[in-house]
Amino acid sequence: MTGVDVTLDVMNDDQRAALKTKLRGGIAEREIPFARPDSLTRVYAVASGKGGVGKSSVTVNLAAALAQQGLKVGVVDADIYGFSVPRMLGVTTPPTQVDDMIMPPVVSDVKVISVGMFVPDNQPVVWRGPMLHRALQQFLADVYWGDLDVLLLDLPPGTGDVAISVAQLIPGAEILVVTTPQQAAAEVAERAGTIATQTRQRVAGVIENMSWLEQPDGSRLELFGSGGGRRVAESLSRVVGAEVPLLGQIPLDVRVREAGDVGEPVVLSAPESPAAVALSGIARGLGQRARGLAGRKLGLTPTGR
Ligand SMILES: Nc1ncnc2c1ncn2[C@@H]1O[C@H](COP(=O)(O)OP(=O)(O)OP(=O)(O)O)[C@@H](O)[C@H]1O
Repeated sequence: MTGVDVTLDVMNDDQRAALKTKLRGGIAEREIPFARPDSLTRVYAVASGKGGVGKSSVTVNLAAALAQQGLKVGVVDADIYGFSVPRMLGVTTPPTQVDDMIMPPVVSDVKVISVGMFVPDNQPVVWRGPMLHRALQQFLADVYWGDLDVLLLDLPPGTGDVAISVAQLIPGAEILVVTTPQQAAAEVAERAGTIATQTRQRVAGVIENMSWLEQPDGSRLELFGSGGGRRVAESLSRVVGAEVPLLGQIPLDVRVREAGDVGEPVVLSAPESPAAVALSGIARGLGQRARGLAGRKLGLTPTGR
């Protein structure tokens, strides 16, 4: 032999899938149903810049309100380090295993899965990127979700590994950005939303939380300033080149916190409270878009004549 020609090329999707199946001992990887081009489930990844702005509270209340409107709803608590969704929704039963599928607990007609259900006694989760990705993949592929109208993902605050994993696993997931009215929070929220330009995801809108505290005389005390939500919506509209609406403003209300602590979302425990009314209004807007084909990629390829 006098020479060898080696041609290096990039594997295509089929070749990559075949290699993965081979490495997994002939067992094909389970598909994420929400990533299929014909999936009608609307997936919203709820993101925030700073922690503590109420992202999880917004997620569970939107989920409960959407379910109350008759939609089939699931929640993935992807806030791996700061999981709080099970407590806020009042989940008391663990997931059950049926063969190799995980059946999620259902509360207030919402199917829920969280890393908090798999770690004993409030242990901290010390995982790095690849493990987070794998956990998220299992939550999406191995959990039996059934036919959902809406899936909400509660992301960790910031622009970390999980947000990138969501974009890779469900490219069609849309981003909902939660911020407070405060300038500093809004600037960080903008960064969290801007990730959409890199991941080519759609930003469905901005939700301003903790907008004001209603005083006994009916006046509004703007504890965290004002205008953050609008500012984030305007600047994201510029950055992504499409209109990003401010979907709603949720006032501060002690009942939101109390409801979260006892595990019954405020939209169910005090539906007439101004915060619950605002949250239900946002959910109605999102619910109306569920299952619509507007703005969706249909997986159609135009053919030449
Ligand atoms: N509109 C509101 N009125 C009163 N309290 C609120 C409101 N929104 C959220 N809270 C309270 O603020 C705290 C932080 O909220 P939450 O845990 O939802 O924030 P988060 O952004 O998900 O936090 P993290 O980033 O740490 O996950 C909680 O105690 C919650 O009950």
